[in-house]
Amino acid sequence: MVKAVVLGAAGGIGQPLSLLLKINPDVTELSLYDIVNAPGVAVDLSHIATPAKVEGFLPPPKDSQTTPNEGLRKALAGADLIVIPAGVPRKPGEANAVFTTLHSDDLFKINAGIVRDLATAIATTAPKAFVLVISNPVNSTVPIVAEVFKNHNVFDPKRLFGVTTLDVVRASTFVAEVLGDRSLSSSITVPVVGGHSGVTIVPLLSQSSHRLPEGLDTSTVDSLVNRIQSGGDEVVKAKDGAGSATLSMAYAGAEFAVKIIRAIKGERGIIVPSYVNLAADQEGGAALRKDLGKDLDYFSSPVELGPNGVESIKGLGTITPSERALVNAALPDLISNIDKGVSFIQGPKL
Ligand SMILES: NC(=O)c1ccc[n+]([C@@H]2O[C@H](COP(=O)([O-])OP(=O)(O)OC[C@H]3O[C@@H](n4cnc5c(N)ncnc54)[C@H](O)[C@@H]3O)[C@@H](O)[C@H]2O)c1
Ligand SMILES: O=C(O)C[C@H](O)C(=O)O
Repeated sequence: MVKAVVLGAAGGIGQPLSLLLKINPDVTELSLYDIVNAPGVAVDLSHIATPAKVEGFLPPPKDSQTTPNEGLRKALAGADLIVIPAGVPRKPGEANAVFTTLHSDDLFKINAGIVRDLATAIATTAPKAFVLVISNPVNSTVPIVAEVFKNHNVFDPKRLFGVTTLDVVRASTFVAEVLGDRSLSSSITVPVVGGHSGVTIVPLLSQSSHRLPEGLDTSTVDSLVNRIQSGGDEVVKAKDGAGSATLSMAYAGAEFAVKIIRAIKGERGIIVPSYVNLAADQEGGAALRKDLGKDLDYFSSPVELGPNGVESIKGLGTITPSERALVNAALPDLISNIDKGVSFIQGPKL
């Protein structure tokens, strides 16, 4: 019995992600919440002949006197797994770094506010659920959720995940293209570490399950790294004003959610990159901090999942000097993104 909840379920990611969760036989209940259209999406999905009971919820009408958000509370009640793709996507012309240093503060504040409010409702209604954050900027929205949970004394770092799976999926696809064999793409695994925007995305190509050809020239490797780091830009440009990645993100979000569901159901040995709070595994987190030479609280690295969430943080393993340079280049942005998320809730550091 698994109850999954999608917050932002009527959106570009939310709808196909909800579809993929609906067709997962392990999901027995699927609750969809959005500020628009969620009941319609739910009725549509409910006709699919799979076990999950689907319901859709809205907030109370704006002019209503009901202050508590009953729709959100009902959606969240009894949740095992909550996926959050609620928020505004970026537009062309806003560089990939929009979600980092150059990001228009307005867009940051909108998404940060949405995520803060949803996290507050989760803290009071479903504090034990696994929370998977898709809303950008992930490097900051995950710390925002954590700080809200800390304020409510319900923070369990083992249960909070920033979804960086799209970077991992892109790495598999693009490596298969370089290898000239697309049929390999679903079996190729490449750990992608750091964070989820621009230079904070660090693919560890030396640890790819399928080795790149010996002697591949540096410029091909550099372009591959660059393409993985700017995969989001490629989609935003191609969509030309109609938003950012939705279908590939729904695929990636469902892939990650399914791994969490398998772990909840007791499967062992699932290792997957995710952006987590390093307190999720004191020992692994301390070792990773030491390796990074920085005292940061969040980093995406392969983590082993278990029924209680993060079982262990695996760290970077052996990496090449050029990968070390990429990791080092990621750290300043990552640290400032984390600070930005924390300060959004706790106020600026004195
Ligand atoms: N982590 C990743 O790899 C990744 C990949 C792609 C997109 N994203 C991010 O995901 C987010 C959503 O992207 P999208 O393309 O689906 O956008 P979208 O605009 O198509 O959908 C967002 C949905 O969120 C809903 N929403 C807004 N405020 C809400 C609230 N307070 N409560 C519930 N729902 C609310 C909207 O009504 C809309 O249906 C963006 O922040 C985008 O940058 C992340
Ligand atoms: O890049 C974006 O704005 C969306 C998303 O984070 C992506 O990686 O496609």
